[in-house]
Amino acid sequence: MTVLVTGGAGYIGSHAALALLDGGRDVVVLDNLSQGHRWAVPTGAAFVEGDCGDEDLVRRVIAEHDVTAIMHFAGSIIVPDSVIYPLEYYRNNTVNSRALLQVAVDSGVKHFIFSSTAGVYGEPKATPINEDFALKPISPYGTSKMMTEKMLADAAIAHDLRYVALRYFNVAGADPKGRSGQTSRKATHLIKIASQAATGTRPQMAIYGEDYETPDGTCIRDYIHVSDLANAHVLALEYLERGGESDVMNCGYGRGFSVREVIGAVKKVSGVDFEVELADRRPGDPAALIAAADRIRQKLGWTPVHDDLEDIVRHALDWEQSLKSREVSAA
Ligand SMILES: NC(=O)c1ccc[n+]([C@@H]2O[C@H](COP(=O)([O-])OP(=O)(O)OC[C@H]3O[C@@H](n4cnc5c(N)ncnc54)[C@H](O)[C@@H]3O)[C@@H](O)[C@H]2O)c1
Ligand SMILES: O=c1ccn([C@@H]2O[C@H](COP(=O)(O)OP(=O)(O)O[C@H]3O[C@H](CO)[C@H](O)[C@H](O)[C@H]3O)[C@@H](O)[C@H]2O)c(=O)[nH]1
Repeated sequence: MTVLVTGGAGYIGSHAALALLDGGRDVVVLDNLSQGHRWAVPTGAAFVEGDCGDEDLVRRVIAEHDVTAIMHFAGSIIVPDSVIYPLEYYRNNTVNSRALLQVAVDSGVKHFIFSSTAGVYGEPKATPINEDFALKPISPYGTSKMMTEKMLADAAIAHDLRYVALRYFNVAGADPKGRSGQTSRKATHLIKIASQAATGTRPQMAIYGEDYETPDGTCIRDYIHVSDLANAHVLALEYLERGGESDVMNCGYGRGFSVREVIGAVKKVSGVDFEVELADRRPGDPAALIAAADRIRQKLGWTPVHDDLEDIVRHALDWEQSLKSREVSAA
């Protein structure tokens, strides 16, 4: 009875592995370390270095570890890169997911939890966004995730497999106990970048556009603490284990903060007045993305405990500081 966590050496997967281990589950992490780090795999989890699209390897891992459920985090995640390298994104996010799903079905794994994204909605017609909105992704990244959702839906009809696809809004923060956090080599996420500016890892940062139709002109997003998100995965697994139907669920708190509000919170919590420039809009940024977050609360009984912007920021800052000392000690 082991959970296979693909991408468990990365940001969200390592937090999910921690949540599973904290709940007394056995975990095996499969990660090719293209972005993740061996040290990010939580103590107590078994680790296999390899590709989730390698069917023979995954078949062996499932058999050797008696895997009964899969949480699939492995993937390529940078939206602008997906525009430049679309075929690479379809290979890693769609083709490799197909391979993983094939082995899951062949091996009799019945429960599958998938990392999807609010990016599947594209430019939504209104906000908050509920799960029944049309899927109209505007990037290859969003399309690659939508295609995997479709494969899951079809496979779940044809085979003895049930799934939950979790559509994450803006994931941020770090494990409150300091055991993991966001370490991506190519940081693009706002709270990560602002935390780097506050801790001196980068000299300044920019706001991408101040002329949106929002109260302060900057974009609004629904920031969700990574540990609340990790717990949602554990609850989704329990839901499937007690016979829950396959479903898709938004993961957000149902409220939003503007870029300016986020930067203000990072300055307040850190006590550092770092330099912020004004830059042009970043292509493809919708003005506001807020989740309708009722379904996940109702169906999974999910009750977030870190729904506080300053909490999210504090944990992100603590992690950024700890990364600096890690680099110093590694030098
Ligand atoms: N971070 C976000 O805000 C966000 C938002 C929505 C959805 N997601 C999704 O959540 C998942 C995890 O994202 P993250 O932020 O933790 O990213 P991450 O880059 O930190 O983690 C991804 C991990 O997957 C591994 N990986 C990539 N391709 C692989 C492959 N073919 N085989 C094995 N391992 C592979 C990487 O080495 C890395 O450790 C992704 O699927 C991403 O699309 C993330
Ligand atoms: O240095 C920065 C970084 C970001 N931003 C702004 O901050 C907001 C949030 O940007 P992020 O890059 O942190 O996040 P996105 O909303 O672009 O995208 C993230 O959330 C999406 C869902 O909302 C998808 O899940 C996607 O995979 C994930 O990267 C945007 O308005 C962006 O323009 C800045 O102003 N300056």
